[in-house]
Amino acid sequence: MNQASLALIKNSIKTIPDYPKPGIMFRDVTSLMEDGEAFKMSIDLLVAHYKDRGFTKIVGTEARGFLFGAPLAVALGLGFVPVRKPGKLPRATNAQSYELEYGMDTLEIHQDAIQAGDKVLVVDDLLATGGTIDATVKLIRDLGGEVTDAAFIINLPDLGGEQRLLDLGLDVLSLCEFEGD
Ligand SMILES: O=P(O)(O)OC[C@H]1O[C@H](OP(=O)(O)OP(=O)(O)O)[C@H](O)[C@@H]1O
Ligand SMILES: Nc1ncnc2[nH]cnc12
Repeated sequence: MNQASLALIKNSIKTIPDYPKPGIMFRDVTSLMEDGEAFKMSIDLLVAHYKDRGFTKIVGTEARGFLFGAPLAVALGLGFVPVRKPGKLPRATNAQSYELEYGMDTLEIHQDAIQAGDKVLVVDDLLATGGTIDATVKLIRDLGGEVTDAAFIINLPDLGGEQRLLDLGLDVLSLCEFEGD
C-alpha cells in the first residue's frame, strides 16, 4: 500500500490520554472522518485490497464498525450486516458476550442476515484485544457463514488482538498501528 496514503491516515487520528478512564490512550477515529481526504483514502485502500475476492457480505460491529463497513460495502457492491449491542435489532437474533479493553458487553446479529455459503469480510475501526471481533466471528460462523478476513483502520499491537484473530484463522489488515497502549 502507498506509504504516503497510510501516513496521511495515521496522522489524521488524534490521541486523547486518559479517556474514557485513566490509563487509556484513546485513538479517536472521528478525527480521521472529519478529514475528507483521509476518510476517502481509507475506504479507497480497503476497496483496492478486497475487490474481486469473492466476498458476499460485509459485517460491521456497532458503532464505529458501521462508519467504515457501510461505505466499503457500497463501494464493493456488497450487502452490509450490522452486529449490534443488545436489544437494538428488531428480528430474531443470536447473542454472544465478550470482554472489552475496559469492560464486558454482548453483541447480537439477525439470525437471517447470514446464510450458509456466505463469504464474509468483517470490518471495524480499531483492533485492541480482539474480543469484539472474536465474538462477531462466532456469531457469523454459528449461522454458517465463512469468515476469512478482518479489516481495521487502527491496530493496537500491544493488546494482542491480531494474534487472537490469526488464531481464529483470519487474515488481518490494518491501515495503521499505535504502540505504547
Ligand atoms: O479489540 P477490542 O478489545 O474488542 O476493542 C475494539 C472495539 O472497541 C471499540 O468499540 P466499543 O466497544 O468501545 O464501542 P463503540 O464503537 O460503540 O464506541 C472499537 O470500536 C472496537 O469495536
Ligand atoms: N485505546 C482505544 N482507543 C479507541 N478505541 C478503543 N477501543 C478499545 N480500545 C480503544
